[in-house]
Amino acid sequence: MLRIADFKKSYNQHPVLAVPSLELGAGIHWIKGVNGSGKSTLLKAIAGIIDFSGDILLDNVSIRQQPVDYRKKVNFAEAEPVFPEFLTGREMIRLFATAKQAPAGQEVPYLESMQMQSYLDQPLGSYSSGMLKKLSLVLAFTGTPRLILLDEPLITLDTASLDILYNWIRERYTAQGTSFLLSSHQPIEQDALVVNSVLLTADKTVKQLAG
Ligand SMILES: Nc1ncnc2c1ncn2[C@@H]1O[C@H](COP(=O)(O)OP(=O)(O)OP(=O)(O)O)[C@@H](O)[C@H]1O
Repeated sequence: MLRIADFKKSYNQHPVLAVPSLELGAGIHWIKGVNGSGKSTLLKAIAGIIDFSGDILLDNVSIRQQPVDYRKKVNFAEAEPVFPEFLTGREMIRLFATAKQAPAGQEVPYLESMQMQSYLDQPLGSYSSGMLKKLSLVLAFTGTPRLILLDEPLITLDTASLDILYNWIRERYTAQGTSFLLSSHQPIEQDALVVNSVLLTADKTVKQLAG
């Protein structure tokens, strides 16, 4: 599903991450690593929103050779999402649904399960961090991506919302075969999600772990 080759990323000539080779099959994958180990950097590179050297392929589509086709296959939710404050949640969802050519009404079950309807028409500047996080997750599930990247999906979510998110992930993977790459400091419930793990180590390289 995902193949990374000769990946290197530096900020201001300072190397922060190197991934000589990594292959992940279809599934739910969890990136582990301490603060600063490069989790967000790796996810942003896979999302196609930061530059890097090397190549990343999704279902054999290369971000270098076919950048538009590649980006259609991947959705990304940032760790701490920032949206235009003057738009409402509903407008933001409409924007994403159009851009991602989402099936009509796709967002409804997501909004209902997280009980978001009551504030959907309020401007995003009035949202709490948890409300913004839920919106960013709904947006990440919009359309029909092959891979959904969720950077720190657990932060700012309450326990009930966390269980709902686990259900979304499980259902999407089972029903549509959508793969997931999640990053977290907290252990993800092994019972709730069958996950494979990738560890970003202190020497700025990666190791694949079982379970
Ligand atoms: N825009 C940037 N400019 C310069 N350095 C950066 C930038 N973004 C990240 N870094 C550096 O790259 C390294 C990896 O950061 P990254 O945010 O990817 O780690 P992380 O594992 O996601 O961390 P955290 O768990 O704290 O979110 C860190 O040393 C960080 O200081």
